[in-house]
Amino acid sequence: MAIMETWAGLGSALGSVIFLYSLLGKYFPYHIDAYVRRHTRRLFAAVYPYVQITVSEYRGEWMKRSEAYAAIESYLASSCSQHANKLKADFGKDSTNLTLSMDVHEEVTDEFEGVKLWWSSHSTTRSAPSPWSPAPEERRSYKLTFHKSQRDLVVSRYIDHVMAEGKAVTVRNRQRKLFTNNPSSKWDGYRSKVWNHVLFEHPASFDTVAMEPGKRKEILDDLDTFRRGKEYYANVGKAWKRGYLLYGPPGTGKSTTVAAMANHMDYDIYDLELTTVKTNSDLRRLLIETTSKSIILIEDIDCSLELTGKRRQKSKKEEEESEEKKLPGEEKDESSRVTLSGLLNFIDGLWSASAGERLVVFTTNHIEKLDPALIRRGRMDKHIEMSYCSFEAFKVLAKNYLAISSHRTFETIRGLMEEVNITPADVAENLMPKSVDDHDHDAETCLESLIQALNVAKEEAASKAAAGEAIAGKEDKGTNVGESN
Ligand SMILES: Nc1ncnc2c1ncn2[C@@H]1O[C@H](COP(=O)(O)OP(=O)(O)OP(=O)(O)O)[C@@H](O)[C@H]1O
Ligand SMILES: [Mg+2]
Repeated sequence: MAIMETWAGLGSALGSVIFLYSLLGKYFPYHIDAYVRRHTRRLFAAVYPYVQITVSEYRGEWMKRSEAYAAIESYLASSCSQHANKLKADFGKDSTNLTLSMDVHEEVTDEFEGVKLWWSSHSTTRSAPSPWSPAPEERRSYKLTFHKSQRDLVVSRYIDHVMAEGKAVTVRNRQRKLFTNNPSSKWDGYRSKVWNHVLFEHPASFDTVAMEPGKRKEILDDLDTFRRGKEYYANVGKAWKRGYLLYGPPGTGKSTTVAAMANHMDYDIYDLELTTVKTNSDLRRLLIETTSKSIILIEDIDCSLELTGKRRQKSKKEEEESEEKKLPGEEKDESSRVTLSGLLNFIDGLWSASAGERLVVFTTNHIEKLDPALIRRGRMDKHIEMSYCSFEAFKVLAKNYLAISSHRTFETIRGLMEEVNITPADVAENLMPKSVDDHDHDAETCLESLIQALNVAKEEAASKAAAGEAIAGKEDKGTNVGESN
């Protein structure tokens, strides 16, 4: 930084000369004055041959945190922090790994392809913009200073290098997060938090999710292709996103699969609870605040909203009735509410404008209830059925829970599983120890209890079928009687 300081000194000396001249300038004839002024400017440019670039922390609409700022922060923390005297400490996962970053008003030197560049960090505090604002605003920024002869190098290569390296460091160090949205009603002010987060530490992986090996491979291949597809998506002019729809009965592992997907991809999860989002513009704001490399998850989409019902044309009578029920002053049209078309517009439109990889995952227990517009290919690119536990899936669970890959009871279990439906959740339940001091917990007991559960389910199914037949028989008879009359 010594060179910078020398230049700064020179700059201020020059400043004094210019100030003196401006005092005495009125005593010089006009043409001399103009000449001197022109040349001082040139001289100043010649003796202060540096260019500065400033990157602020917040920018644009909704004061979104600048990704460039975050990348520079990580880059400087990893590449240059050893040269800085004042550092800021952040404790990472489990308060074990400490990350150091540059404190405000600190300067560091970086070197790139043999060229020296200087970074400094700044902070200005503005008094609260309005009396009801909670606190004065702090505006942080980084300033990059370099010699003007290096402008091309900086613009064409160095900035890209900083961004790429910074993002890579962020991914390496980051603790993944599970975000949940705050209800719209709790937002106050334009900088309020719309998402809350906790650390995402779900242990699920594709090795532990019980599913057909073929299906597992298909999903993994699809995810890996997506991850490598940046250029492909850019070439075909599509936003880098992919939609998944996981459907199936409760307890078949939909939520577990989403966690495994997040772990496989190293993504954050944004668990979007649509019922607490009031309007389409609130939804838009929530989605804008999501970062790249994330899964946007909407669970139980059929229950989240009357998404299907909204499109159904209300009969005239129904409409009149609902108008009557409204209180005076209550909004007449529902156009401001979150709607299916609003949701579809965001899925299609929003991310085409912003770069970055995102998976959109919907889960449902009732695929048949969903509007076909919501799940057509292109929106939901991949439909994955999560079904009852097959024997192959059971083997995965037996391996995870009991650490066995074969047992004399396996054949019986295979036979029973072909006859009755049991969810992986129920299988897992049977394979777990029943209490902390369950000393007899061993493979044998667990498998026996599973067989028992399967037998009970089989009996239930049989008695249900018998009852069903009896009712059907009665109805048949009824019809017959009716017909004969
Ligand atoms: N395929 C599976 N592989 C491994 N474990 C499973 C699987 N399916 C269910 N489980 C176990 O059962 C529990 C419930 O599963 P999960 O929450 O993933 O089901 P779900 O399909 O999301 O159900 P819901 O429709 O009720 O939300 C999990 O804690 C998990 O341990
Ligand atoms: Mg679930």
